[in-house]
Amino acid sequence: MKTIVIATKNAGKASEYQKMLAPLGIKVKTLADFSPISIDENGATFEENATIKAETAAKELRLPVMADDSGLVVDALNGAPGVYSARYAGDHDDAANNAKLLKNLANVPDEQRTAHFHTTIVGVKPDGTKLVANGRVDGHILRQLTGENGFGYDPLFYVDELGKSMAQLTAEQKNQISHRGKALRSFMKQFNDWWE
Ligand SMILES: O=c1nc[nH]c2c1ncn2[C@H]1C[C@H](O)[C@@H](COP(=O)(O)OP(=O)(O)OP(=O)(O)O)O1
Ligand SMILES: [Mg+2]
Repeated sequence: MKTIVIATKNAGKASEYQKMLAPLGIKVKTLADFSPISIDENGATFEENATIKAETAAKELRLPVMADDSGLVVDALNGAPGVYSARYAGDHDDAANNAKLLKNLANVPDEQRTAHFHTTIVGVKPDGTKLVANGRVDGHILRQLTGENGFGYDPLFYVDELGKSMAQLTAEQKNQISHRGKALRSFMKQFNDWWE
């Protein structure tokens, strides 16, 4: 069985990768399985941040590493919170982030509440060989928290194609349509060439 390291500290992301990669015979390790590494996500784009995470971890661990940088892009907010999604209202506080999003969209009418989730996955090998893949899913921002599953902004994200909030989907349903699922399927198409 292959093992791949995903340079993430986010348990929600880790669980989604584990569920999607297990059927392919790939076991997932995360940063939680190693001694702490300091990573400064100071890039201006999703790809820059994913590259920083993957390169830092690959260098430190001397292993091939994948990293995921993702976020919510809201049209009425000119793309915010975007690359700042994790620290929109505070450091990794999902409840505070969601409350700030609702407040900033309070006066925005339904038809203007369009948004998408974006994921960039970057794979980096210790020799520096890099592989990049992207995914997105389109939707609307709801007016109240809806659903119990998932993490982050999921309870406020209405998935247009399913007519449900992201947090009302099972993990399997989310992986089928999500930004992360799409990015990972695109990544896996090129995985063998990158890995070998
Ligand atoms: O499927 C998702 N469903 C809901 N919210 C999501 C999702 N995907 C990203 N998000 C939001 C919340 C997260 O806090 C931020 C990502 O920030 P991002 O830096 O990529 O991840 P993170 O800091 O939580 O973990 P890490 O950098 O260790 O991988 O965007
Ligand atoms: Mg982060």
